[in-house]
Amino acid sequence: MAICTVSTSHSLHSTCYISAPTRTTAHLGFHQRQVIFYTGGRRSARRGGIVPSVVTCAAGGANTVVIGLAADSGCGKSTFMRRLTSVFGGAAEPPRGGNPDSNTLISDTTTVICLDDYHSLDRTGRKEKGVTALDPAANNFDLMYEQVKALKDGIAVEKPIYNHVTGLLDPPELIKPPKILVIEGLHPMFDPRVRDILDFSIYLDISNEVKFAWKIQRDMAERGHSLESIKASIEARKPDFDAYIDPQKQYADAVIEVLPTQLIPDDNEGKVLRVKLVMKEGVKYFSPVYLFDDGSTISWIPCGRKLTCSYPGIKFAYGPDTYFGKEVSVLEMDGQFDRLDELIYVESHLSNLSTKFYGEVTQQMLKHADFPGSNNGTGLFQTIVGLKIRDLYEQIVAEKAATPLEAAKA
Ligand SMILES: Nc1ncnc2c1ncn2[C@@H]1O[C@H](COP(=O)(O)OP(=O)(O)OP(=O)(O)O)[C@@H](O)[C@H]1O
Ligand SMILES: O=C(CO)[C@H](O)[C@H](O)COP(=O)(O)O
Repeated sequence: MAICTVSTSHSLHSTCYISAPTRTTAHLGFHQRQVIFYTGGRRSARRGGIVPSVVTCAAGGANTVVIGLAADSGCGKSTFMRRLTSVFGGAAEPPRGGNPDSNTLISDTTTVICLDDYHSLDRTGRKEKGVTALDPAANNFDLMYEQVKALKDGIAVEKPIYNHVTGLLDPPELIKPPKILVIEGLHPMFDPRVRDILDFSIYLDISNEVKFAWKIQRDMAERGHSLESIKASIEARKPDFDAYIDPQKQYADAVIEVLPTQLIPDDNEGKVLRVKLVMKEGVKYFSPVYLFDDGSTISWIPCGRKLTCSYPGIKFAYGPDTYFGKEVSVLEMDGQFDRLDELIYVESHLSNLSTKFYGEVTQQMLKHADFPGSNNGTGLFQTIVGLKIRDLYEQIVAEKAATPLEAAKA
């Protein structure tokens, strides 16, 4: 018989006030029960109070694999998410019939939630208190922990929504436990309680020069911001970025570092990128990718008969290193591809990719050739990390399936 515990908290929004007795219901599957409890908060209470919610929980302990993706705003999290969900197949969409400004994306296998939804202060509140969204004081980590833990344990939650259009905290949305939960945003590895329940974590480390170029391109073209206001916003966020966001990279199992190229002396255009994939050794269910020979130090210029390269060319590097005192393997690509179909040549020299067939990396990259970064190491390494996450998920599922069998044998 399943035992479900619904934790309650008394945060400002989406608070569970009362937990009612449990009851089993016929329409639920074997080993599932339904718990009726009541949520309400500042907003719903103002509108007349307590809102009943239904939470379904599954028996047998942890079901959901939880992945954390940390990065500053405008650093490619959404693009990465699109590549990741594509590896699992099916389209990722906002919850059907829900808030049109929801930040959540749901596909058959994955649910991606944006941690901006745990802002405890809305835009006006932050302005009044003089804090940025990066400041822990503007975020509700207790609720984040409770809800991510509940989802990992197979319990649905009523997650708040931060509305980026209005800058307000909207009424919550129901999130059911998926097979894979991705928590993406500013602080997935900030709170030790949340960090400890992640099955795998990734940090997108975009150097200041590149971040600036991307933000200008997007915020000027798509959001109508002026160059001055973009510069001012980056400067205003920098101290909090350095204090609260950047330090999380030491906890990541994989870091994708994006730097200016070294192939063009004193490059200031920022179009050609040097990208490093830093992969921690000894992480359960994750074995790093390598180039030619596991553990050797390699420098490789693939341009020539099999790979078309225009100026400034392409250079790969691979080798062991240390990162925040931990042993890592680092794969690096500087430059960009001229012809994406020729990527198969590079793919055939990489090992431990966790592909299901020869050429799967190239196929994924060609499928999303229009995504930003598809001609360089950002797209390549995001795709590789996506495949490694699929592999990690499959290993966890296989291990769980084998466990009762092993226990019965003993
Ligand atoms: N690999 C890349 N190469 C070039 N430009 C990129 C790359 N990734 C992202 N960008 C640029 O950065 C912008 C932001 O990307 P994206 O929306 O994926 O970031 P985000 O971290 O989800 O942003 P936010 O948190 O602000 O929603 C894109 O519009 C694009 O211009
Ligand atoms: O750093 C951010 C994460 O995306 C945003 O700036 C933060 O969520 C605040 O959002 P907005 O600018 O819409 O008020």
